[in-house]
Amino acid sequence: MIDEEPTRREKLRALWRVITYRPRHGAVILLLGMFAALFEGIGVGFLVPIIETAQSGDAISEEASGMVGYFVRAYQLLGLELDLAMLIAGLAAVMTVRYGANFLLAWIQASLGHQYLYELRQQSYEGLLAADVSFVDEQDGDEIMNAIVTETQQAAHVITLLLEIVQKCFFIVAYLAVALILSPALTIVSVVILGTIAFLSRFVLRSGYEIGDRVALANETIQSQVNAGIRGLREVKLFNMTADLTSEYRRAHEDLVRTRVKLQRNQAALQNFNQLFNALVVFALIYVALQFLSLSFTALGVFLFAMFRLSPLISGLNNSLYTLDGLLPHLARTQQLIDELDSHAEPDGGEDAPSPVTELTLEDVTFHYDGDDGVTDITARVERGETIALVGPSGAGKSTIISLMARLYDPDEGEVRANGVSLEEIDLESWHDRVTIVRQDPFMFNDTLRYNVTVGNPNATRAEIECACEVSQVSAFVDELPDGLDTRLGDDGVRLSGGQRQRVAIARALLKDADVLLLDEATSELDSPTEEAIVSGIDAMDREYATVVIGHWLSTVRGADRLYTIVDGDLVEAGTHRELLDNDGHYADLYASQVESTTTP
Ligand SMILES: Nc1ncnc2c1ncn2[C@@H]1O[C@H](COP(=O)(O)OP(=O)(O)OP(=O)(O)O)[C@@H](O)[C@H]1O
Repeated sequence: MIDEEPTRREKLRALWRVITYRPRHGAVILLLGMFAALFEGIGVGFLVPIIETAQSGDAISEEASGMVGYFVRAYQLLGLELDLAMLIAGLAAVMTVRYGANFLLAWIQASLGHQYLYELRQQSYEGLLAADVSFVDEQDGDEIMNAIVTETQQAAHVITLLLEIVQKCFFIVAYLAVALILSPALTIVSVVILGTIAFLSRFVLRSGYEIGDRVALANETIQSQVNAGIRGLREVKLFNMTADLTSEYRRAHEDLVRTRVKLQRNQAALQNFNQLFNALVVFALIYVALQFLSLSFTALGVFLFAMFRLSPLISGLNNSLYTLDGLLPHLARTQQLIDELDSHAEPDGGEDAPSPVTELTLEDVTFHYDGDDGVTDITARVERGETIALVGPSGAGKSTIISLMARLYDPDEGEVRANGVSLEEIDLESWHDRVTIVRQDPFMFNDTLRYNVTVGNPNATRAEIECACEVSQVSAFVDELPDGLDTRLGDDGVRLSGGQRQRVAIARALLKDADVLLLDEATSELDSPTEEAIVSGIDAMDREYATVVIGHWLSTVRGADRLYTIVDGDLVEAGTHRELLDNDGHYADLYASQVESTTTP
């Protein structure tokens, strides 16, 4: 999804979005930056009348011209005496304003940078949760995780860096203005030489963008290896994958280290060699000024001071531009991710779901995943109080049908209807309130058992929780847990067995106030007595569900009101257990093979 290298246009668009983020804050920062630079320039300019007054011991003539002339006129305008004490007081006042502005600037800048990071993370995370499931399924999870957690952090640096660049430009202008007033000819010569050095040095180094891109990819690999280490720890150990994973992890890290060092080495080279060349240029300028120009020592001293301050600013600007280049892939990737997720947002709005749902139908429904797998032309129905079962070989499309009923996907053709209303006309959240699902491998949140059971109904009463735990047979093991319902289950319920996780998922589903109960191999890891206890517990509840069951073992679904046999995405037969056996088709074959396998010693 976010593999392709962003085009120049995308990069510029990404930058534009940063520039237009909180324009009012941006404007305040720019104004403060200009203010700080202006006062810095005035502060440096102050050195000229101060040194001259200190040297001569006399008051400055009112006829003075050039830099000193500006101060004479400014002091006259303010009605102030132009002596050494007042000049130093003036310098102190200017510096107070300059550093005060700088402090405010740093404060607002930090807050803007952090808010931008928060906003990027929020947008991408909300986009992920709002995106349609089929789109997210097709993506690389590690890539999404890396984009949200790591890439956003790098991307958010762009905003602070841009502000730094603008401020550096203001300061460069301020110093150049001082230098220009002191000696226009020397300034032009220095700008041409310093600018050329800065420009040329950019070409000597490998593109910061390219390096930044490699950092992003290395980060992604590291995240993916860590994820495999945590989530797949058992497989990693049992399949002796430790060495492979470690070496892949090491390789990605080495790449990261190498690339980061290269990036910082290039930055340091830019900074230091620029400064060295700039210093050499300034020495040459001293020679030229002394030999060929009639500059006073004071003017020359202040000019050189301005040049020495200017030089690190130019190399810093160069460095910042190089770093910006390296951060652009992160920004562009993050914005691509946000856009992609936004463009695949689930539909919003629609009418409220009927309540209660008395009938759910699939009418000639066809749905295909990105490849060609899926289901074709399925027509089925389930009414309130009924149980239907979907049977068929592995990979036939049974779970896909359940996902279509839950509206995790929308059909490519045909309709899924609740009480005759197409699900596409119903508000999605409102539909999800009416449906409850237990999947074969349910996800457990890294929280307490109570949290996991009540996620669909956080306000459930104690009696309701106890009832759901009783029916789902959670109560059979809850007392063995160290803190009962308040035991933390660990990452993805690592403290529970497969069967216990399924029971928690059933309790969670039953606690929700829903009308349609979808059980996708919900009891596949339970022993028969536990499974039977759960089924009869659900039957005895005073809630009437329209129930859809997928059961691997046909013995668990033979009592259903209707069975639908799915083969290769097609509905091949429908009827009761008896009718399908009499039909002597796929179901009869499946049933016969299972009976045989359980009776063969
Ligand atoms: N998210 C997905 N993206 C792409 N293809 C998928 C996805 N989910 C399932 N498929 C494919 O669609 C087909 C139907 O899968 P489905 O899970 O619906 O079958 P099933 O009958 O429930 O199988 P099982 O009994 O093994 O759970 C399979 O070929 C599967 O590989």
